[in-house]
Amino acid sequence: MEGRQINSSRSLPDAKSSVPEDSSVLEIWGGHSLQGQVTINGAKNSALVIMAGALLCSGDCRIRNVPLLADVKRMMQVISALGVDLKLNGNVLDINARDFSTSKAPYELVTQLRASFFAIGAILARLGVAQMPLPGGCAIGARPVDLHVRGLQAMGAEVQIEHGICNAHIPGNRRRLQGAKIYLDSPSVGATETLMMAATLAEGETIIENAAREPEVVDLANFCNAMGAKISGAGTSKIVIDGVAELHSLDYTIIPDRIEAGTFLVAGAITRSELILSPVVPEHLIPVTAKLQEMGISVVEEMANSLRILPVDKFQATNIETSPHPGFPTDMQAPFMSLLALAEGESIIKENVFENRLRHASELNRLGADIRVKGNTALIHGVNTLSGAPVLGTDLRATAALVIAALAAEGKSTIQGLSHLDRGYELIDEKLNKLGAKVKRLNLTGTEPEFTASVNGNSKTSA
Ligand SMILES: CC(=O)N[C@H]1[C@@H](OP(=O)(O)OP(=O)(O)OC[C@H]2O[C@@H](n3ccc(=O)[nH]c3=O)[C@H](O)[C@@H]2O)O[C@H](CO)[C@@H](O)[C@@H]1O
Ligand SMILES: C=C(OP(=O)(O)O)C(=O)O
Repeated sequence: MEGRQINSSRSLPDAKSSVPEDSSVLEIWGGHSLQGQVTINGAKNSALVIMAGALLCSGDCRIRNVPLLADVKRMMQVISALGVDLKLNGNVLDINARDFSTSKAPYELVTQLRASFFAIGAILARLGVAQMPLPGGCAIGARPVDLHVRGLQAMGAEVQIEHGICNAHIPGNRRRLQGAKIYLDSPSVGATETLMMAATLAEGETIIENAAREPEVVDLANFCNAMGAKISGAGTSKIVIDGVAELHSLDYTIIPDRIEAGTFLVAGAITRSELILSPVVPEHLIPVTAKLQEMGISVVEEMANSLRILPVDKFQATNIETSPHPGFPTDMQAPFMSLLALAEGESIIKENVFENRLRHASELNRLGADIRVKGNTALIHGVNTLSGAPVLGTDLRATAALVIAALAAEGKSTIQGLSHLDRGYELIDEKLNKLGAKVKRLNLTGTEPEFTASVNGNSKTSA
């Protein structure tokens, strides 16, 4: 592998963190139905944590199907700042952490995304010491890291949070963390992943009870096992990890992004369109496809790895409660709110995972929706039409929800908050245009970019 470098044949989006800094907006002319095939990228939440997992290995890690996202770029910068070699070529990322020796992650980068913090488990396991600033990510609640900290302490680490930095080290002469029995108060995805990574190189057996069961947790476990780790039970609420002394090189392909796929299913449903999505793992999408079926929207399995959504004129209201996997995913809550805004009847959404994840409701109301929010509950009175307006996305999925609503709204909408959107969707505007949507990305600071689509080698220019 070559020296430390970050390069790619396709460029990664800019890693901007806050709305006022956004220099671009999306203009969307709604009311066009979509048609065609959508290619689903690798899962953001797998890619980010698997990149952290590569720090556990002293050999070459080749990671395939890496989505080209702002968060991936930031995570690469975090890993590079730790003194680790990495090279991106298309969607293939090579990481070699053989000579990795820096335990301090940079504040400016870690504070821009959530998953960077999860690397604390891998850094501590490899180096015996880690200094990790508290993370950023979507502003959807307080998002503490107490479960991560308590789990690492149970494994023998001394951990203190001071001045916004989480300092952890293995005390005394010991070089490895110790296996432990850990019960998570709630099945946190990130805490499960942090502790699973830490435990792969610990001495003895670690048991994580009430573990998260998300597909991305299973993907990380499969990745670690492919490097020689001994993890069993991932995907259930009890994960058992037999620590090993060292891990070896591997070549691994990330699972498709179920949230990107779900977002395109909702975009298809709201525009009464027929779309084929691939590659997907249909089983990962059951909570989403079951809700669509309940609303009267058919989604059929084409082949083992693709789904077809069929157009319907009308769809019915329904109720949604978010919960950890295999419940309805919180990351799909905002996109579904857009769909329910146009459903027949009254719907209720209850957000149970994050305490402040309904901020998109007021922006959807600007587009003509009729949504009232009380605490963590949104009451949605379905309306017949939405109408285009300027709106502001406040987090990743909230911005995706506004894009979806704008696709169905009459007239033009202008969407701000693209720094959020670009954290989680590779080329979303180009993908939508290829399906027949009218989406234009405007650079507010300079000239307007060409209205082009260049997904899967196709390229077109339209007005
Ligand atoms: C990068 C990544 O993978 N992000 C995903 C991950 O976030 P993340 O891993 O941050 O989400 P968690 O599952 O940890 O959070 C779930 C709940 O647990 C709470 N909590 C979490 C950790 C902790 O130490 N203490 C604590 O109280 C959180 O505040 C939240 O209310 O899972 C979320 C839930 O599916 C998804 O929305 C995010 O897209
Ligand atoms: C909440 C999300 O991401 P993060 O945890 O990275 O903020 C998300 O992907 O919807």
